Amino acid sequence: MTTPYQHEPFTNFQVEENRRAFEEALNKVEASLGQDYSLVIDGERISTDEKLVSVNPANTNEIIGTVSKANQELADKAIEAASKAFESWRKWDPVARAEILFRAAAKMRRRKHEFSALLVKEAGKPWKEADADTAEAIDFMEYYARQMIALKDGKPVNSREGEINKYIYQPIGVSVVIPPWNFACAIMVGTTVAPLVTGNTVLLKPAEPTPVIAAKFVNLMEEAGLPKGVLNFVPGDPVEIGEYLVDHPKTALISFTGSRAVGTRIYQRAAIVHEGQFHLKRVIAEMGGKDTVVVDKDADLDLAAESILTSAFGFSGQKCSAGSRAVIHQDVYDAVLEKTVQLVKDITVGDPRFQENWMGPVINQKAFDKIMGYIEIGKEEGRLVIGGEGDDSKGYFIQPTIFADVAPDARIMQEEIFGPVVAFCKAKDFDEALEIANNTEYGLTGAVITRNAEHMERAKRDFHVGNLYFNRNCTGAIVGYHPFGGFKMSGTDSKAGGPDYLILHMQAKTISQML
Ligand SMILES: NC(=O)c1ccc[n+]([C@@H]2O[C@H](COP(=O)([O-])OP(=O)(O)OC[C@H]3O[C@@H](n4cnc5c(N)ncnc54)[C@H](O)[C@@H]3O)[C@@H](O)[C@H]2O)c1
Ligand SMILES: N[C@@H](CCC=O)C(=O)O
Repeated sequence: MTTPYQHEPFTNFQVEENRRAFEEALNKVEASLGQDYSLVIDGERISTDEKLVSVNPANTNEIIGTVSKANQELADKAIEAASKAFESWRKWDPVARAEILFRAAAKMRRRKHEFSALLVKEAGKPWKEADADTAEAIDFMEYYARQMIALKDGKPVNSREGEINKYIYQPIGVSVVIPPWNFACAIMVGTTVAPLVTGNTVLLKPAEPTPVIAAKFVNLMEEAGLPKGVLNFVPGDPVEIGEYLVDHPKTALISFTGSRAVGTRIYQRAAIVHEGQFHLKRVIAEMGGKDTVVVDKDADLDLAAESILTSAFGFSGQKCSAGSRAVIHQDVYDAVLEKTVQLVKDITVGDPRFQENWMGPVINQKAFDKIMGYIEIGKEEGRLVIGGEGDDSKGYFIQPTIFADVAPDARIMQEEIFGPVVAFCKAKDFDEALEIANNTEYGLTGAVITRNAEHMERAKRDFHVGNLYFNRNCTGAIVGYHPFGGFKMSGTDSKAGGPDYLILHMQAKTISQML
């Protein structure tokens, strides 16, 4: 009997004891930086000459670790290992598979600050964001373990005189997991344990900027009792290894989370049936967002400003859920803009190693250059109200930036910037605000700040996003409470952390037996 699922509580860093414990974890992580991590194939540690070098985005002189890169020969070896392991793993009692997740969750909980401290260093996450990332990873393990237990006997169907019918779920096969770097623990863990607990075997190809946290997780799963070959760790070049794994005829399921450009490419490639392939590949693709906070004329304006700030600048806007568009009723536009600017003035930007910094760096030079490029575009398309500066001399720091009076079809209103930049746009009424909110190719998250019950109902029906929030920010979905996934070009709406997610990793089988 398991206890009911509850999400992992966040750490209150105002409590001195917690603050001290986190400092200690940071010291411990810093003392172990620079280590080398191997590939893991069929339980064997394999070191190669070519390495991914993980760098602290807040201090580019600091190497977090080096991680061996797989080549295509090793990728083949990993696929073979996963295929072989599938034959026994698929027959495991689902409860025993779930127990491995419970054990892994308990182990991660005991080392929670260590994982979060590594996220501070490797992904540039401020303390609070890092703590939430690790908590979400624990949640995924706890939640999916319970979901598997609930699904282990399938779902009821009718039987009739002389015939017993059953409807059960079975695993699919070798799964390729390709996560992003921005929820380097949570999404990497969630997308890996879902195929595992459902009886599939996995090749995990981590994102290039954050391979060390993935290596630590693979070790943890082994400690929790995962048999050899069930989870294989194959970091490498995204095109050389990523596409090779996607194309491989033995790949049965691809779970991708990342940009629209890569997701659509994978979706297309996976549709091709290769020689020796006896199945259609299943693809889960969760992609980008261009998310909007809508502010109605009768809204609580302080709440509106806080919600815009949290949505736009939490983790430097590097969330698929980031509210990079604020669409505001004309009657309250100036007031909300002014209140938001006042709040932004208090944001501290700096090395997230130090608790006082609310916003850290962006992930790497490529991201820095892309975001600064959009800031230049923004200067043409709107009025720069605050921010606009960047400094990449030591790490990749960009000031929180607001552009006002931006047209609905402007590039900074349409394209995912994935940085601390928000565009303010005026709407003449609530209908127009919703129309503007919907006018992107994405449909991931959205928030509406309003006191108007009729407008709430209208937004529920007409605001075309996978995750809709009222009177709060549009980021921060919690496993088991806010199943997460988007419409339109934001992806396949898989709803991670929700009751329908695991089924996407299995095939349903109908069994009818005559008596
Ligand atoms: N919808 C969601 O749930 C969600 C969650 C987090 C991030 N995201 C999105 O992810 C993006 C940021 O993450 P990113 O920069 O890591 O995205 P990305 O698309 O550049 O990379 C994602 C993953 O794909 C791999 N990859 C890159 N090219 C590949 C290829 N040709 N074939 C196979 N694999 C390849 C990368 O190595 C990485 O592991 C943003 O667009 C963000 O909105 C979406
Ligand atoms: N699930 C996260 C976003 C993940 C994408 O980056 C949120 O709800 O903010």
